[in-house]
Amino acid sequence: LRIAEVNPNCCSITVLSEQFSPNTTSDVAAGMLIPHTYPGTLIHVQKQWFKETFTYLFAISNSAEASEAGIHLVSGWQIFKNPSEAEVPFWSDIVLGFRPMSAAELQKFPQHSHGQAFTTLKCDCPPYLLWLEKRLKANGVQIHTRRVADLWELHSEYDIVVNCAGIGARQLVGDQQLFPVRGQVLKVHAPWVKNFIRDGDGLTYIYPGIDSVTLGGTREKESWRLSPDPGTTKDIFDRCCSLEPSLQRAQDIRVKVGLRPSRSRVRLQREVLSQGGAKLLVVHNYGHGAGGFSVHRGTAEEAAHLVGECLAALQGSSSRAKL
Ligand SMILES: Cc1cc2nc3c(=O)[nH]c(=O)nc-3n(C[C@H](O)[C@H](O)[C@H](O)COP(=O)(O)OP(=O)(O)OC[C@H]3O[C@@H](n4cnc5c(N)ncnc54)[C@H](O)[C@@H]3O)c2cc1C
Ligand SMILES: O=C([O-])CC(=O)C(=O)O
Repeated sequence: LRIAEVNPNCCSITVLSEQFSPNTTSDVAAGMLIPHTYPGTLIHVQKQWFKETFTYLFAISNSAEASEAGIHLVSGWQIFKNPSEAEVPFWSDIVLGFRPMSAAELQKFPQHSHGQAFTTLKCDCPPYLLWLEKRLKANGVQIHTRRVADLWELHSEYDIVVNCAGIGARQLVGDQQLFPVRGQVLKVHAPWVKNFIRDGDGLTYIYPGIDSVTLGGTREKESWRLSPDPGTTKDIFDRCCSLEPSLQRAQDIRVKVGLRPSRSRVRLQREVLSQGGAKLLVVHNYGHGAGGFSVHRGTAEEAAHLVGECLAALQGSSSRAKL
């Protein structure tokens, strides 16, 4: 979408994907804008990605599109048992109203001694993905269901390939640095829960959305299992109820599992593939791990810039590129 927006007449664009919403990892995500740190990327770059994403979604949340796009502000608390973990994060001046929790607020969490209160944004992921698809179509982008086994199979049809395959990139481009971190969450009906609660250890969280509350979670490195585990469902529910006892009355519990496409850094890179004298220009944009929603607009901006470089390289050989 960013490529089409930046350069409306540069090229014809087609999205090829094996699965669309509601059957992607992105549909499972809670969609909270709370960044996760990528150890292999400079903090100021991660901060820029988050800032661009927050600014973009904040504008949507203030528009008539907010409800259809599933974007809304949500306030709440990140709580810690150990004061040494409660340091001020790099994104504290991008979210709204970041401050230490007061003693009165902390009374709600007797097992925790410190905390941070702030307001951030949340994407309700399936509606947001459908809204993005609608925007793609409005920008003249073609959308086709297709599994790509090898990037080279696209060579005769397209000039530039942008690889946004998430965990699928492990097989598609043989990236051994990319690994799954399995996450199981529950979506429950509990409309009285208005504030988010996140244990700073990253394991337990309660994120109210427009239609349901997401309860999490798990982080299981290298597990590819997409089926829900009933024991884990009970464990997540118990952990969340210990933070928010009113959840005992939650109804309509649905269980979801997703594989976070994890890597020490997002792969945002140009690559020229060569085979028998033929060349294929590729831009990679995958490996967003546990924080893809938090940085998606910023990384898309960088990927669109890399596509611009590819288009410049193609200039002269073709008048209108196919992506
Ligand atoms: C439980 C859980 C909770 C999360 N919560 C949050 C959160 O609160 N905030 C946050 O910022 N992030 C969160 N995340 C992380 C976020 O979900 C991911 O970072 C993000 O969804 C990755 O998006 P993606 O587009 O790269 O991958 P995907 O959503 O997996 O999309 C990849 C697409 O590529 C297609 N594809 C793959 N291989 C091929 C192929 N060979 N041929 C054709 N198509 C292919 C797939 O079908 C799919 O449509 C969470 C993740 C999980 C699992
Ligand atoms: O950690 C969180 O707050 C939610 C999340 O991004 C995840 O489970 O990957």
